[in-house]
Amino acid sequence: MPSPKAKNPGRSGGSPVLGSSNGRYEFMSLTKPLNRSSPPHLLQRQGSDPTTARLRASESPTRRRGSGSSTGSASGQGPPEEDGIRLNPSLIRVALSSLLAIDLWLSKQLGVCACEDSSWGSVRPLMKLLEISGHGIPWLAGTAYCLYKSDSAAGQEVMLNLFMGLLLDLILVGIVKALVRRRRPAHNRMDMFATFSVDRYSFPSGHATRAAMCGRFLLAHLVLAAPLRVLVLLWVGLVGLSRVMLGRHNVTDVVFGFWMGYCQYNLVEMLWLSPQTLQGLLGQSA
Ligand SMILES: CC(C)=CCC/C(C)=C/COP(=O)(O)O
Repeated sequence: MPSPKAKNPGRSGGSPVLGSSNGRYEFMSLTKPLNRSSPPHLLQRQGSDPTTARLRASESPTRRRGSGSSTGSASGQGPPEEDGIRLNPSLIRVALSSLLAIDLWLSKQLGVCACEDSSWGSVRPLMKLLEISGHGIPWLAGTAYCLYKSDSAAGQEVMLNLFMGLLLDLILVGIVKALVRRRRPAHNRMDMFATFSVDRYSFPSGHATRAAMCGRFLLAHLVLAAPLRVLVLLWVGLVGLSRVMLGRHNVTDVVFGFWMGYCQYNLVEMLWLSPQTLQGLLGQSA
């Protein structure tokens, strides 16, 4: 018995769909056009299939007119290609809007410290403490202080690179926030201290990017005992969770923020300023 592939030579790729004609099943591609050598019964099936018919009905009149005939595939401009192009983006759109709906619903459920009279309002001060612990100002000020106080070249090098990483984080998060412009959740009370104008937007969470980047930085460059390493990881996670519990962010803002911060650390490593690089830079400017 011939294999289903052998029935329709010259085509590959795309998702296989079983089509039946005279009780026999064939493989058809949803994404590739049928070529001229397609068996006539397959071409006929495109017109009779209810899904295809529905999709074709939603075609714009211009495109319908442009195809020249109702069985456009016969002229080489087959609907299967159009269907493939139309179907996939709409599937992606449906998937994205479902994800967005779940995100909004989950974020609202988790925003239990959004104000004092929320269900977990009594935990709000603790969440705000976590917010301060991940804010840019204490991190920049603390790093600058350690850089100033450090009397070893190695310590200065590490602190200088952490400082550069923090600045890079502020710039990159600012750029993404300005491009995406996603509003903060409606239940958020905008009572954060020391913010930039882009901080009225929520995607991504600047606290999450900073926590992820600094967490990786501390684990890689400070010799820490195991319990302290666990504490660093716990702090990163709690900073992220507190953003959603305070109602500052949606879950996806924090998840993306963690990923972005993780990648930013790789960038810091790539752009690492060694004493030699610094000397070179200072020598050039002098
Ligand atoms: C003023 C400085 C130096 C930093 C601003 C830090 C800040 C308030 C970021 C916003 O974080 P979220 O996006 O997580 O709300």
